[in-house]
Amino acid sequence: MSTYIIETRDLTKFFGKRNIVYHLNLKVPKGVVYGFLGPNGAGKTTTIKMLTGALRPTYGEIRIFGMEMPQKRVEIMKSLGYMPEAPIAYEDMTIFEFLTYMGRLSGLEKDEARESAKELMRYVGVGRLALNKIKELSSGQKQRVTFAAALIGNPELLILDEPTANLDPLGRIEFTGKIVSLAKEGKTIFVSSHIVSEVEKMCNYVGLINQGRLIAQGRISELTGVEESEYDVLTSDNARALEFLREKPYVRESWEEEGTLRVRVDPRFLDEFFLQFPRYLSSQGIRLKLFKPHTSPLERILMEKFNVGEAE
Ligand SMILES: Nc1ncnc2c1ncn2[C@@H]1O[C@H](COP(=O)(O)OP(=O)(O)OP(=O)(O)O)[C@@H](O)[C@H]1O
Repeated sequence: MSTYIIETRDLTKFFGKRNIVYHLNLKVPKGVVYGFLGPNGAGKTTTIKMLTGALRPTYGEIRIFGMEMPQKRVEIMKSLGYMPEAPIAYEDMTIFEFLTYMGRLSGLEKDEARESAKELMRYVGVGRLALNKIKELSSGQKQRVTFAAALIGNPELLILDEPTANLDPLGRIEFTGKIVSLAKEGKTIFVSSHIVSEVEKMCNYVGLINQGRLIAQGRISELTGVEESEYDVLTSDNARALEFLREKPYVRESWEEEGTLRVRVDPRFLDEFFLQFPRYLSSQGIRLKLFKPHTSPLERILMEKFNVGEAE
């Protein structure tokens, strides 16, 4: 059980008689950005609390860096940064005091802790609020501070519970970029979310959870391997593009919807379509402005799998 950074076996949690997490077998390889994706109430936070030792499983095993959680919690936490969903408790501290204090708790010397607090405040974009009390911050600002706290000590593994929930759109884009660059440094990142587009942008691995059960898990590119057959297309001359599409026997349907062409292709002839359509456009001097599957591949998997889950 040690080829994975996080591995659980039959992880299960009951609250009273309610089964919240059921026989979860998570496998998180080193260096991936693992999106833990599921609807509200699926059991993501409960799972994360068990992974970080905040909650005891009813039964099942958890290994992080090959060590058992919660038995080896102190040792594991030295290399694990955790960003909880709930806001920070130390409401009367300033951001600077809070991050310095957290640095001290994680074993940094006083000067190191102060330096690291300053650096992290800049990194997460709250530098100018350094002397503001936590209780004076907006929920998005608090979330940035919690993210900074998770990064103290440069941990090898980050576990982030809905880290973008309170961020504005720009903050989300900025955050996604940070996750991607942290992954490039070789960190393993486990991040829960219920937003498919966000997971697609920052994760290369995914675990789908619904009603406490893991429905699918793996590298996103492998899970979504099947090619799509319905596309959104935008060109500089949609009318002529449509004329071409309507002549092709392998195009089952094509129509214009709010300025975008929708094309449904016979999946057996996708190669021809991919070859001939761009060739025709360029021969006619028509520019291709957009070409993408109509449904995002991960969304499609989610819909398929979750329907199966509900039918059981
Ligand atoms: N301490 C508790 N006692 C009883 N039930 C609980 C407790 N904590 C969570 N639950 C229930 O467990 C279920 C899963 O909750 P959890 O917070 O793990 O879901 P989640 O996937 O993180 O949802 P969200 O996306 O809304 O944060 C919910 O139905 C919730 O009501």
